[in-house]
Amino acid sequence: SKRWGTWPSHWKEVFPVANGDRQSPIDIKTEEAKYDPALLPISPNYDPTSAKVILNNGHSTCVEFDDTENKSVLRGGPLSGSYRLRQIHFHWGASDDIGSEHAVDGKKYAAELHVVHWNSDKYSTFVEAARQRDGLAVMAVFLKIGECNSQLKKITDRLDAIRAKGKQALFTNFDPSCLLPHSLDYWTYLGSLTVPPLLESVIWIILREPITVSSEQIAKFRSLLCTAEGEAACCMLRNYRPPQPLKGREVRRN
Ligand SMILES: CN[C@H]1CN(c2cccc(OC)c2)S(=O)(=O)c2sc(S(N)(=O)=O)cc21
Ligand SMILES: [Zn+2]
Repeated sequence: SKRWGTWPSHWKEVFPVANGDRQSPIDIKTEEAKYDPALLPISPNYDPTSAKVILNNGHSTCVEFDDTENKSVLRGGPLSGSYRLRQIHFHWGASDDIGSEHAVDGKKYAAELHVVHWNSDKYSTFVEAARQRDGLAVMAVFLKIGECNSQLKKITDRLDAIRAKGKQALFTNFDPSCLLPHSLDYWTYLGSLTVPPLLESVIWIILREPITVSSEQIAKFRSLLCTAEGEAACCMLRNYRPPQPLKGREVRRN
């Protein structure tokens, strides 16, 4: 919808980095992904009391975590050191056949979960880390349509309380590991934020196994508004950026 800030195609005018050499998302060509025996298993360790609020920021629904200390961190995988959990959010489309940001051999999933972390070993704040080439680590999980997901229900059941842009509600005692698939096998590549300011500071860790959610649960995301209370209501029908040029980057897999 027009209200999602500006259209992705116009971002190049405002954010020149949108034309950069390590933009995200990408279409993952599975045959070209290179197996790397040096890649460790990823090791998420989240404390459920880190969860603080669930909010509608006008272009997605986010759960924000207390990142003032190393209570919830991601280690291993392609990462050196520990990356502190900052927030999770989702991307979806106007129908179930599209919605994910990354694609796999041209296939798009109905939605995509992003678990955002920052390198608290090397940098003292999130904003400083977000400007560094190894500052952020985002773990992506694909959502495919099937049975209702009882864990995702903890989030979709709260969306009525945050329908309008700017609304937030208390949301604690939540460990985002409950939204991860059985297998933590992954692809990894160097990329960027997929929303403005599109900073090229993200080590992407894309889980190869999707989780299953129901069509009704994704429909609840679409009923969120990208407008504030009192403004003409506009539904948040889609919020995914299309795949960007790989520009010679390598995608590795464990
Ligand atoms: C959910 N909207 C974003 C919120 N954040 C944000 C917003 C503005 C500036 C900024 O950097 C200084 C960070 S964020 O870093 O938590 C991320 S990461 C991310 S994605 N899709 O690339 O994984 C989207 C967002
Ligand atoms: Zn995202």
